[in-house]
Amino acid sequence: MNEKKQFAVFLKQNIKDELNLDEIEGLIEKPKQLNQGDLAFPCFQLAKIYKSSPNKIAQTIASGKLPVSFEKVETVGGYVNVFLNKKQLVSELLTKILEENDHYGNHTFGLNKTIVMDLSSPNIAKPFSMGHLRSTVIGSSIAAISEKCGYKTVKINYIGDWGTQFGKLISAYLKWGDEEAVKKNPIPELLSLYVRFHEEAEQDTTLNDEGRYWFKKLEEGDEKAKELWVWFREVSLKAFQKIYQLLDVNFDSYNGEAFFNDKMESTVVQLKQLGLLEESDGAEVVRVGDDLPPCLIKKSDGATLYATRDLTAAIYRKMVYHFDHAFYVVGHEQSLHFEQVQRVLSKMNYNWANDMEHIPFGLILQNGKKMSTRKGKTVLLENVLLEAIQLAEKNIKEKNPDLTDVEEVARQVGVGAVIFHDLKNEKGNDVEFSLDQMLKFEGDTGPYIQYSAARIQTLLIKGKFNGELPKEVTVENESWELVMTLNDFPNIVHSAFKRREPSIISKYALKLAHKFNHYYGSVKILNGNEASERMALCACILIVLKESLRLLGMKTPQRM
Ligand SMILES: NC(=[NH2+])NCCC[C@H](N)C(=O)O
Repeated sequence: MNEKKQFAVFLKQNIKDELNLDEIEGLIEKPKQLNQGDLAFPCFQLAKIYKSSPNKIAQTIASGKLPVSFEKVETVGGYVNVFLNKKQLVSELLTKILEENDHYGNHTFGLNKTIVMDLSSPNIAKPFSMGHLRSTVIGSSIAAISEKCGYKTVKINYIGDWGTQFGKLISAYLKWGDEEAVKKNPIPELLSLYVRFHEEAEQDTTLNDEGRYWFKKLEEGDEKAKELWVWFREVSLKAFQKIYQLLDVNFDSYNGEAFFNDKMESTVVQLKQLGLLEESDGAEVVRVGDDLPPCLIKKSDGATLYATRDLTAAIYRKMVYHFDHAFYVVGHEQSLHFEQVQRVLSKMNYNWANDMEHIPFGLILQNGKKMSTRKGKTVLLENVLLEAIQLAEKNIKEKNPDLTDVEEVARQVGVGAVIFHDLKNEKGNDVEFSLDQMLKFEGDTGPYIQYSAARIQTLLIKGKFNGELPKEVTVENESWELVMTLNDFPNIVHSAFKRREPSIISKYALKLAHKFNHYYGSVKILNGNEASERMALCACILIVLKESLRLLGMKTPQRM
């Protein structure tokens, strides 16, 4: 339903070349008063052109053939006013939503196109940070939104499992490590080894040489180094898996940095052949323009770098998945890195480098400062999630003591609170970490939306809703606004995709939930002749709320 366009087409019948359709649409207004109709067109501009009175012109224009979505047209004070055929519009939209169900709001413009998403990507032997949580939930949501627009997505968890830090970790483990302790409590134990290495290296600089020595061994495929690395990787992935299970996210591939070890040489050779590699202080670099520092490809000791792996990974992904877009959901502190990588690929004549897109997001701050793992003081994400679930369980037991599947509902609500707390903000903003804010269940929160949806489900059961809209609808004033909001949903999905912005969905879901609760408070839904029409409206609201939550990576409990 796009009444504004239809109105413009109607007006155009009697406006020849003076204004085009877009110009007409741009002039259409929404009257403030109900008795002036739903849309209005001012004729003052045309009056000047035609040298006639605005009212006469309005009358001429209004004599065109009225489309069925309007029930009447009037001219007043130089305006053409039209009244929507609300009954028809409401019946059409609600029937459509009930029929399409979770397909409502789908688009087709992405069909037969593939988006490769680089998301989550935590570093092994380190805690899963709040930054990686952001990448995981923002990335999963953008993937779901893209799929709703027709795209096929390939979600890649580009695990940080390679780099000089593993030389340091191996050497720290060989000096001070304890197998049992690592087995029992892998990530905190490995982290403390890493932190100790950095502390002691400040006094004893030979330690850094030792770290480099072990990384070199690792790159050369030394048995002992490799065995330890494999073990660190395994225990880390197992720990991350617990978090992914709680969040209920999954990936199509876990090919991380190490996967590209044996593929980087070919990238380096290509760069050499193209004459792009230059020496700089013993290192090899590619210059990418005067406005950016050169991109480091190889260190003076021959070790490869983060950029070397990302270049190789991009080439590999294009070859394997033939992507139309490659999204990198990574914090904005890596913008320079992605700009460099993209420019190097362009210089290699890969014109698909233009299809790569860094989707940056803001930092998680603690007391206004960036959270750091170096100092060893981070909040463990798994604990945050578990705490959220516990709190949700407590809340639910108080409010609804006879609920049977409390544990599952508590998981959905607790995790939903944490996810929504992140996705309700525009992704570019920095977020202050606050457990209290994350665990809030009232106000503009995820649980508030889940609760509104559960309320509708209870209502529909109580009213024995039969799944259908009555043939004749009356369209009460209170419901019209809700219908208009439901009508927005496809546009909301489209703009969330275009702007790669899940918060467009979360803000919309909050608005819809607020409007529903207001409606619930002001209309006795199940009383009187309009009950089944109102229930159909509520069922449509439920469909759209549920689908919005799904796009954010959240569940909709039946009851809570
Ligand atoms: N293709 C990429 N570079 N993806 C992002 C990787 C993020 C990296 N592991 C980090 O934690 O900083």
